[in-house]
Amino acid sequence: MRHRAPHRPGCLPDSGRTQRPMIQLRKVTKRYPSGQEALSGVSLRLDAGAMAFLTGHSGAGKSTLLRLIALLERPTRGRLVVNGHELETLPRRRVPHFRRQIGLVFQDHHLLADRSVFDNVALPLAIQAYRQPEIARRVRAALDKVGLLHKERAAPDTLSSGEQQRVGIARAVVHKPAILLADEPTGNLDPELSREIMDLFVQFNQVGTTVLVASHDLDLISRLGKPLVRLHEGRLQRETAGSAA
Ligand SMILES: Nc1ncnc2c1ncn2[C@@H]1O[C@H](COP(=O)(O)OP(=O)(O)OP(=O)(O)O)[C@@H](O)[C@H]1O
Repeated sequence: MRHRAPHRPGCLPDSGRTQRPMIQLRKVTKRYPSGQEALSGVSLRLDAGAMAFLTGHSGAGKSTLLRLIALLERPTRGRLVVNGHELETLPRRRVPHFRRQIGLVFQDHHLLADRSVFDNVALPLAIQAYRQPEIARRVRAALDKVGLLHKERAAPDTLSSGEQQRVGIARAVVHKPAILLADEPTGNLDPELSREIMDLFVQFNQVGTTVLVASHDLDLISRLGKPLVRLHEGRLQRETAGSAA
């Protein structure tokens, strides 16, 4: 029988693979220049190899929390440690290197309309000056994982919304990030496509990626049996360990 670590407040149950924290927030507060306090004293830990959903009403602070983890925003107060990096003291020159550990998926996939599917997925690698054969190998591997290898030459606007979201996911994982963050990735999709997209996140988690997905869709995420992090008006409400899927 496997012994679980005690479930400490603000600490999500680990996946059983490792106890190394991948994402840690300690009493994090984010107040925007407008005066809006989007997060208030949020403490949270997600272990390496774990997967959780972030849920809560519109305006609860889900996107803000993801943006802080990706260092797209800075906290007003509190401490964030992501994959061993203390974000407060991370030098500006180290930020691009830090961001390579993270894959980001949005509701709106922001694909470049004048580039092929292949080129869209290749973009993060081209920016990092990968060599062409390595780019081709990785892009095809990522497209294969999302079931779109046969569409590599297509223009994004010839694809369905579900396919476009898959291209967005392939682009987010092409550099093999340790952490995958997704902000309402199924917001525009019908229930069946939404299930397929969530299953993809589960598959990336199964091969070791730490995954945190913000979603309103409780019906969809409760079926997956992963822990839920609930935000209410910027405060962590409670975490629920999901039942086994
Ligand atoms: N750049 C910003 N400047 C000022 N206020 C902001 C900014 N971004 C978010 N907010 C405010 O912070 C609060 C939390 O917003 P956030 O986008 O994090 O919530 P959310 O849970 O992701 O909402 P939704 O589900 O609607 O996307 C909201 O009141 C929002 O209006």
